[in-house]
Amino acid sequence: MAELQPIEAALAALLEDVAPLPTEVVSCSQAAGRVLSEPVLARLDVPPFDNSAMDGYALHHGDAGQTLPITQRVAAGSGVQPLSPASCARIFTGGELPPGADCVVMQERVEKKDGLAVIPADIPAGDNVRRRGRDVRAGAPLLDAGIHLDAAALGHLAGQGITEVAVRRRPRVALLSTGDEIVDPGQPLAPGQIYNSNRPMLRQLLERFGAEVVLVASVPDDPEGTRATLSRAAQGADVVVSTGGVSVGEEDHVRAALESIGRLDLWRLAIRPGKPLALGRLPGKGGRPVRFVGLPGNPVSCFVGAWLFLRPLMGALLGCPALAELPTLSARADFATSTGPRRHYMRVALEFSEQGIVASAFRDQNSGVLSSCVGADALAVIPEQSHIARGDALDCLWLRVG
Ligand SMILES: Nc1nc2c(c(=O)[nH]1)N[C@H]1C(S)=C(S)[C@@H](COP(=O)(O)OP(=O)(O)OC[C@H]3O[C@@H](n4cnc5c(N)ncnc54)[C@H](O)[C@@H]3O)O[C@H]1N2
Ligand code: MOO
Repeated sequence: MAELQPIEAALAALLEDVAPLPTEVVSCSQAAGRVLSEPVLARLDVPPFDNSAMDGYALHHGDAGQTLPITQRVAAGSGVQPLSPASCARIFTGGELPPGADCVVMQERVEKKDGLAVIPADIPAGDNVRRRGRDVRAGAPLLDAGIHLDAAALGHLAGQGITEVAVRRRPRVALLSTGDEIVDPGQPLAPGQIYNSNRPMLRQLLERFGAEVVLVASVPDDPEGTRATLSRAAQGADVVVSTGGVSVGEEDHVRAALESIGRLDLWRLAIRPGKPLALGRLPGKGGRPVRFVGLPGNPVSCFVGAWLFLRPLMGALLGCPALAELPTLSARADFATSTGPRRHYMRVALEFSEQGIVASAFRDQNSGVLSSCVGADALAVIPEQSHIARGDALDCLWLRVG
């Protein structure tokens, strides 16, 4: 029986020689959640002209403290004239500053008298003015390659009038379920059967990690059927993920199939849950090696395995460092626990309080108990051969994307 491998060795084996996928150009309206493959430079200054940050009056700061005629009205989007000397302009938020004006007084501070504006004294130059190029300078870097196009990034692109961007092609994933006892929701359950929890859970996680699930299939519990399904799945995919069938039982055919048609890189990890996880490669189209991740069947092992392995793999394929690394934070345990030779990834809820962050463990941490993942905020990492007392500091892998 193979020795239990450390997770670091497994990640190194999984990510060895993984290169980012090719680029494709997509419309910005379709680019949400995609990963930028090339840096974007700013085309325009933002804002493109000096403008008012307030509804009020624009003037030259040297005229502050005087009562001034109002010689023009500037709404956002309207044209401007040079400001007549010793006068002010009625101006609204976003309105272009007239040449000759260098500050804006908000209207609450201005009294109107006989159609003139009584301006308070000591208004510094630049007050309430949003300078041209304050946010972005034309030609400067706007967005770096490898970032996730989130809401703010999409807004930033639109602010430049940009309509298309170069992004990484989504990793194509084939998602296989093993187990003759596994039935899709919507079908009746025969005795001994259970519904397929792993498929929708992994599909959603993979999509959150930026992948496109191009095939879902069930693998028959026999050696020939397993080899045929794995082979077929590798043809149209960058990654094949399977669930179940990687342990030592007589019905566990995945590892043997992998060894016969592809290559087993590593099997059995010193982690809990997820011990029988298998990593390897399958021959894809034209013999191209396709990564294979064989997750154990227990739903919690799949959930944890997806965060620990599928997320970094998608991050590497997408050239996205923020996805490749799970954000870590430190929290105080509100429980006690001990580990043996396997590092334990406990599902915890986090409470952010004035005293710091507190991690509460879900009551039943068995790898078949999926309710321990519902609403989990983080995986608390309990090192192998350790004892954790209530109040000890824990490293927690935060289950959030972006
Ligand atoms: N003699 C040993 N038995 C087991 C060992 C061991 O070291 N020696 N390891 C145990 C551990 S730890 C795990 S984890 C499981 C994983 O085994 P498999 O990957 O072969 O998974 P299966 O046996 O196919 O399934 C395990 C469990 O999960 C249920 N399952 C499978 N697929 C789904 C699905 N899509 N949705 C919901 N539930 C699913 C399946 O019915 C089983 O109950 O092996 C232990 N055994
Ligand atoms: O390694 Mo298994 O995933 O604990 O049940």
